[in-house]
Amino acid sequence: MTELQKMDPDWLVFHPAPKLPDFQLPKGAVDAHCHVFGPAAEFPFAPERKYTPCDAGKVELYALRDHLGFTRNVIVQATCHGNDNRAMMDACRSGGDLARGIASVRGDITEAEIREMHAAGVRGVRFNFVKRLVDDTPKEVFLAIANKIKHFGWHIVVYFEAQDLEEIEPFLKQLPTTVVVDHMGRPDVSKGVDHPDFQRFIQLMEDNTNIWSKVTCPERLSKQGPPYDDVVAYCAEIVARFPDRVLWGTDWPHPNMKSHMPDDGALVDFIPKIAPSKALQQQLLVDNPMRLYWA
Ligand SMILES: O=C(O)/C=C(\CC(=O)C(=O)O)C(=O)O
Repeated sequence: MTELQKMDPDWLVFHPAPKLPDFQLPKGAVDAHCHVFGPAAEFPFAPERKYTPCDAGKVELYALRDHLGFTRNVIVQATCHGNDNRAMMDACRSGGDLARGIASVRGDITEAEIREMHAAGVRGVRFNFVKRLVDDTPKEVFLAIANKIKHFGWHIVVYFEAQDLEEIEPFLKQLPTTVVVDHMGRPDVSKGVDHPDFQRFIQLMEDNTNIWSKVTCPERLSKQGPPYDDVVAYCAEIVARFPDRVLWGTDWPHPNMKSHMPDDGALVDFIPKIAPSKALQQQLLVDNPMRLYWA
């Protein structure tokens, strides 16, 4: 890592030795939300990034996959790499048919570039609205991208915070593809499942059958910390209502965690609390991601 790309002084590095999960994942389980960072010497971080992480490349990611008992990964482009998707695409190529990717792209992306990404395993783009992570992108630019990628059967992953949902909702409803919302739209879990903010999100999914949710990141949403019991009701509610439109992932290597670094094995043990039956676990971890990313 060059001096210029030295990790932030308060950066928390991923867990060095996660426990073996007590929960046994179903055969063929997909970690449908994870990232790679660099390594920076090979894949430098983007100049416009808002944070500089530790290196966390494909070698460590695939070792974690095998340790936890996952079969497949969906690698989501992290904002520290901007629109430079090389690290993510390289990891996807190395993963072969066991990896898929979600890219961040410019408005002027060409069809040839989309084809090249598709060949590497990319199946969607991410639109990020979280202000601490990215500079604002005009909605027209996002819509132009959406109209280009839809011909490839790709979908759109959106990341926003609960307080911004009302403003973004009309835009989400215009999107012409399947739309996957990261981390349930980041509810404030001190407010309760019945709070109008979370109910707005549920209603959005109720009214728009193309909208899916990742029931991810209890470690990010929790106010209490491990074992994240204050997040269970939120995830469980979404899984119970929309069992065929939910995904789960580790979020390894857990960018921008400040309170603590989760044990990825303990995160896997969270799954049966939010998807209590074998049938729900099979949908969440295998059937849904296979339909969206490997069909
Ligand atoms: O890992 C996540 O999904 C969440 C992130 C980081 C992120 O999305 C990114 O850098 O692209 C966050 O809340 O800081």
